[in-house]
Amino acid sequence: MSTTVAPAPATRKTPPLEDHVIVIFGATGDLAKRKLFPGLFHLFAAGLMPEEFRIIGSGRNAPGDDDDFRELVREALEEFGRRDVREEIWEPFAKRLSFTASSAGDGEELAAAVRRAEQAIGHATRRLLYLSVPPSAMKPMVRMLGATGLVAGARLIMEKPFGTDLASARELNAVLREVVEEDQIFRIDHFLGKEAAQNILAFRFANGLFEPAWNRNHISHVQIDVPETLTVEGRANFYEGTGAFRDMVVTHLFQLLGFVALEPPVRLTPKALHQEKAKVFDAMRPLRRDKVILGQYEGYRGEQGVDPDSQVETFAAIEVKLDTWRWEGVPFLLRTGKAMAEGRRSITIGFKEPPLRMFADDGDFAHCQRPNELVFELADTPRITVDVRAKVPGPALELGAAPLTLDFADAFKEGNGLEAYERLVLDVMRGDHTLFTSSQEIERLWEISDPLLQDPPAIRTYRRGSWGPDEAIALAGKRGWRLPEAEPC
Ligand SMILES: NC(=O)C1=CN([C@@H]2O[C@H](COP(=O)(O)OP(=O)(O)OC[C@H]3O[C@@H](n4cnc5c(N)ncnc54)[C@H](OP(=O)(O)O)[C@@H]3O)[C@@H](O)[C@H]2O)C=CC1
Ligand SMILES: O=C1O[C@H](COP(=O)(O)O)[C@@H](O)[C@H](O)[C@H]1O
Repeated sequence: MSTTVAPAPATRKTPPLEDHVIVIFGATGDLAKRKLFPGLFHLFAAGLMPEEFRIIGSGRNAPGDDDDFRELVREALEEFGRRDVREEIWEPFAKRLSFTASSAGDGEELAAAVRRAEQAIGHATRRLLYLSVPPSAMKPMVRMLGATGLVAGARLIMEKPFGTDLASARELNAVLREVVEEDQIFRIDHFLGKEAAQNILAFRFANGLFEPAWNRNHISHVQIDVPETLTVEGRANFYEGTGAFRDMVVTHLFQLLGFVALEPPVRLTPKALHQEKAKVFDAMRPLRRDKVILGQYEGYRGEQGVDPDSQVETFAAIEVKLDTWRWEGVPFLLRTGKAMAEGRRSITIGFKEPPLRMFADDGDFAHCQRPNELVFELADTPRITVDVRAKVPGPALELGAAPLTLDFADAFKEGNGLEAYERLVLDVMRGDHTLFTSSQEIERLWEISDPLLQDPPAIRTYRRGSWGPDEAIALAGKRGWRLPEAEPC
């Protein structure tokens, strides 16, 4: 039994954007290739870029001349993009692309290239500077942007993780304050740009149905689960300095937890949302070492660029508790890891059983006793499922599992629906901070994480292609993790 309903594509038009000169630092890196250039290309093809724009790639090492860089971008679009690279779209996009090398110690040539691009457009333009570089490079790069004047009137996107602990996050915030105003800074966490993440807010606050039940009286647990089949292939340099907890937990998983747990904001403005999210993080109890399982997949130490004695975790599962009236006693279970059995990103809201089990003796139903669950799938084509129990048609009063599914796949056909980076880069061009994170939130999350990171539990080995260490499976208790999915009844 299931029902699928696809909401109609959005038709609302947005106001025209200012013309832009965009600089991508880390333009030869993994993120730029996988997401940023394909995202910018999609925005262009969908008519969502400004009338006039230039994109300047930058990094310490040039891939060659501008044509070599364009070739690199084109290959990235062909490998990772979600639309065909048709000549009539590629040609005008490519002519707006160039590369100028820069480093923390030398940004003069880049500053000159930006000024030339602005002059070529010929009238007032907005600068967008995207720091897609490792955390260790952020502080010196920000200083360079200040020293060269590149930050003047610019909007600055800071990739995650923002620092690697509380002290470094505070230092980075302090350096930023020396060179830019707060409203110029966009601390990105791309999970908040995913359609399904925003749908948590829509579900909760645009319906009368869910919010009354959104509390400890009705919800028994929440799971935020992001297993990945990817290994750290090609990213060992970055990953050895971060690990799963800094890469995913302190960033994406905690931010999603913030959306699930926050109190209704007075309105949907950046300030109100950030305030409510910050209150959730304030209410987080210190993490218990016995409720944190860290793992490393077999063979990680043999990956190119990985220390043969590496103690870096590629897996983390933790239980978080919140000291609030709404959530007292409700465990939030978070899990993520590389080289796991499946690649999924899901948030499961597990509801309590009805007080009276009238149907409890139904033998056929006994193997699928999972209570109601509301599941947000944060896939590229998002899906929301409400698992209910219903009567199976027939002469007897037999129960079966009935998933009610909202499938957004159609909205993601060319032109409709934006992937996270597309949406967030567009928001930056509009100057909208709603889906970005604040310095207060980030510092608090490091404050919660620091004791654990300074004295982590032992790392357990897990098999590639598995669901992580056994201890992590046990962490979810008798109800278990929703993934791998229970057999339908
Ligand atoms: N890859 C992904 O899936 C995601 C990545 N991110 C974030 O994006 C950022 C970049 O990640 P990713 O692209 O994977 O990393 P990569 O290691 O693939 O690329 C990093 C880029 O930054 C440049 N770089 C490296 N070190 C320095 C330095 N010291 N100073 C200046 N530039 C430097 C490199 O170019 P050069 O050496 O020429 O300077 C390279 O182009 C990270 O903060 C990461 O957390 C966020 C979400 C997803
Ligand atoms: O930030 C990161 O996210 C990706 C996962 O993002 P997704 O949108 O593909 O789900 C993760 O693979 C990477 O390690 C991390 O840096």
